[in-house]
Amino acid sequence: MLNSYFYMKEYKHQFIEYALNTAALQFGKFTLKSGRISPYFFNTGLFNTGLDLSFLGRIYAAALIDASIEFNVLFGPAYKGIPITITTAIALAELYDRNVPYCFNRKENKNYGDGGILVGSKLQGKIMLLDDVITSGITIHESMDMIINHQATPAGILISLNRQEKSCGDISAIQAIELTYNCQVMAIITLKDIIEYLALQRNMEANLTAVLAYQQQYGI
Ligand SMILES: O=P(O)(O)OC[C@H]1O[C@H](OP(=O)(O)OP(=O)(O)O)[C@H](O)[C@@H]1O
Ligand SMILES: O=C(O)c1cc(=O)[nH]c(=O)[nH]1
Repeated sequence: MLNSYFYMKEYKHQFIEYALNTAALQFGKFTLKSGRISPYFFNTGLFNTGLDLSFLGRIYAAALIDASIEFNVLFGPAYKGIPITITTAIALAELYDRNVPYCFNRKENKNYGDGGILVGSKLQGKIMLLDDVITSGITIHESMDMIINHQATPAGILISLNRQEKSCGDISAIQAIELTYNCQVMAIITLKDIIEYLALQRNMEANLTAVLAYQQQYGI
């Protein structure tokens, strides 16, 4: 356990600490979209200042560079995927000299001016989808429909947290997406990373116990 903590990629460790400081990662009792009661919750909406967003962009950009997956366009599903995508595009340009186009969708169709559902670059080529979490997978399925309808190809998906929990039978929504679209879902951190982190903290034993019990019940 200790070793894996020290080998945990630097940005994962930073991300957990930053998320705890901004309360984007919280421990307590939370009702999820699935109806499950979870002892932890992750909300990138609380990365809500310029500095927070800049940090988020640097972390996503580092993870994308680390993954070495080829892509031409970043796509962020409305709404929380939008700031993630924009800040990542800025970080890729400023830190890695990669000027990558980005695109996002509106939740409702616009029927005047620059009407339609998409904003930003054209959805073409290999698309890297960025969002915060995947719960049922509905948002990803809708995004994949848009990508495929534009004759573009999904290159991969990067999210903040993989909760690593069962959704459809014994597999997670993320595993179902990987099987359906034959593309990798990457995450900055996973439930396993959070557990490893908690195990090394003082005064977090109760949270660790609750998270382990949840993992026992719903984990993959
Ligand atoms: O896998 P799913 O079941 O689709 O859940 C995950 C989605 O739910 C949240 O967005 P939400 O649709 O709540 O909208 P928001 O981004 O406007 O908060 C989240 O930001 C993901 O996009
Ligand atoms: O499953 C959810 O509803 C959910 C879990 C989580 O950690 N964060 C979030 O925004 N939604």
